[in-house]
Amino acid sequence: MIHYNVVAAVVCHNGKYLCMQKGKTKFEYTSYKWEFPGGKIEPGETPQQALARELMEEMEYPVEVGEELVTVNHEYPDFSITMTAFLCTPKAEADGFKRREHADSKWCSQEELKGLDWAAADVDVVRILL
Ligand SMILES: Nc1nc2c([nH]c(=O)n2[C@H]2C[C@H](O)[C@@H](COP(=O)(O)OP(=O)(O)OP(=O)(O)O)O2)c(=O)[nH]1
Repeated sequence: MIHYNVVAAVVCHNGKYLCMQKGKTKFEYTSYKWEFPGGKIEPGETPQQALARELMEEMEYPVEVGEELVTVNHEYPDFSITMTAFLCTPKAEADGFKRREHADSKWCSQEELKGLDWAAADVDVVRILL
């Protein structure tokens, strides 16, 4: 089965977490699910470099990549991922973000995180934030 190494940013600002909703995807089980912004690590990149690059590409959002929160492994029906989540904060010069690839976005309190329909791999990431 194809395997991807993925990084995800738990961006925290004013006590809330940035959550992004996917649009329609190739697979029904990831379509319209909520996730943390990020993506696949490319050859030669550190996880932190990949994360900063992905947030610039997807959202034009400069973030400081901080501590590693958790690494989860998940097998979807068609591929598997190892995903490491990092706590991130917007850089001082960041003036909001653009939504280039996602269907929706939301800043959520801890309580509100529970109400979203998360991608299956994210459930264990969300759990440690509660
Ligand atoms: N970014 C991100 N991806 C996640 C999360 N949860 C989860 O299952 N995934 C899955 C969805 C994707 O299949 C994969 C990440 O790939 P991606 O499509 O976002 O990566 P990418 O931007 O490098 O994509 P591409 O260039 O291959 O189109 O990991 C999450 O919280 N954030």
